[in-house]
Amino acid sequence: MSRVVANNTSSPSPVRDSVPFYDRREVAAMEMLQSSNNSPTFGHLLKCVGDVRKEVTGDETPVHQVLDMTDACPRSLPFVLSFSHITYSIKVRRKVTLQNLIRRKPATDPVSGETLFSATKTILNDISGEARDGEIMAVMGASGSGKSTLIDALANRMAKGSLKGEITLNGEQLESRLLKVISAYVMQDDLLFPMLTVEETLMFAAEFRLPRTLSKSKKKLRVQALIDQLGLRNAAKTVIGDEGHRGVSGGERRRVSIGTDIIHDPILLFLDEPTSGLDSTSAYMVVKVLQRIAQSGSVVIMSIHQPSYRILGLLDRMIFLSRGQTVYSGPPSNLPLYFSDFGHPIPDNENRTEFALDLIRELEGSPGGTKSLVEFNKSWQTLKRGNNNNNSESPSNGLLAKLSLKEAISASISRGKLVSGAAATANGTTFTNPTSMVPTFANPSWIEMAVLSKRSFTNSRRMPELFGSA
Ligand SMILES: Nc1ncnc2c1ncn2[C@@H]1O[C@H](COP(=O)(O)OP(=O)(O)OP(=O)(O)O)[C@@H](O)[C@H]1O
Repeated sequence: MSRVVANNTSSPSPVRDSVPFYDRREVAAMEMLQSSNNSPTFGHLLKCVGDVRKEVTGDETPVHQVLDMTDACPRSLPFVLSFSHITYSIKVRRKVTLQNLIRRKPATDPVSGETLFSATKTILNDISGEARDGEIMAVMGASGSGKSTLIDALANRMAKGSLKGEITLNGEQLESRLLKVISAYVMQDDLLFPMLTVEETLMFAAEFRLPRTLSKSKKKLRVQALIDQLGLRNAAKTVIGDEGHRGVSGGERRRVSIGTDIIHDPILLFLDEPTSGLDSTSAYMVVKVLQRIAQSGSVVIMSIHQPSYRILGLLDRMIFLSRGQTVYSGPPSNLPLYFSDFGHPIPDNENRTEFALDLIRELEGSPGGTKSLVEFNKSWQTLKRGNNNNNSESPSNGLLAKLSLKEAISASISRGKLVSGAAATANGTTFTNPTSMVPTFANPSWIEMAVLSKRSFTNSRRMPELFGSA
């Protein structure tokens, strides 16, 4: 298996050269493929990525190669995560009052009555949308609107029972084991060891999550590439730190945290409030890194409270939630037209998202709630869909239709995605189930234990106060 990356001639660093960076020229490449009237077969696509030579190292581990962009092959395969009618409800205990006992009147929306003692609370109500590779989709809304719940639902981190709706990748249902191996979920605060440097932290993550078959030098290469991708070159040798030890800044720490979760280069990346608690510059840098990750061929979905104007410029799609319902879905650029059509034009010089959040909050406090905006969004979406159907099919959609999910993932693995455990040899068209190519655990448990122990020991050794000698 070889890691194939785009030939980015603007990058002088050999390390940076090994970072995949697929930009929108991919669409042009796809157009070329389509206009040639020869539909790209999977074998053809794989030939583009599979003919690269292995490094003369004697082992069979993936190598980082440069894909010549003059080649007629697309730079990455499109991935589209679609979700429709996502609804999530939970049972809540109802307060039993004398009045309830007499009238047995069910509570009103969003909590509708079920029994005298319990009610159903709808946390997500009929949410639909789409996220694509190369793009960042942001889930926004006030506190308690359901952002984290939606991210959890899409990342398959919730009990199936009460979750309704459909989630597909490239039109196919995602088996939970497959989702697990092709995705990563970044929590707000990962536990990092304070006395390890940024580089060491990422190297331990590589040893833990990347397969044993990948040589140490390849793991080091991946770490160095990631350090550049995360914009952490200047902090690479700095310890993480904590209250008692000076270390990296909050923004850098957050990027390290993201790095440990994406060491295996996942296709789908979910993040719950990756910018929370950061100053605006650090938050911008985190989202900039996420944009870079998306452009390397990943689908990035994150929740965010109040993005600054600069961050807004990095977002491709947004879903605004209000009490579990969608009140806006679309690109940031459509916000002015949307709210103007709704009868509340955004004043010039006002931050669009702040305006939207304020208006949503105002509506939530009004007697009718956000019902009018929810309905307006539905009709706006229908109108937009009608307009889109009149437009010709996009080239990436054409390619999508030609490849099954299995093929797209296999080709992605052959390009170096999912380096954790991926052992695909890209020399044929018949592939087995991608899940069988990507084991859930990259390493046997004894290796995991050894890596964890070594990490813990290194960290403790550098904390003399632990041994009473401070
Ligand atoms: N297990 C649960 N039991 C009861 N209520 C729940 C449960 N899980 C979520 N909720 C409620 O669902 C709503 C949505 O929660 P969620 O955490 O998704 O909101 P959020 O938009 O991410 O909020 P924040 O920005 O504050 O993190 C909240 O009102 C929350 O209290």
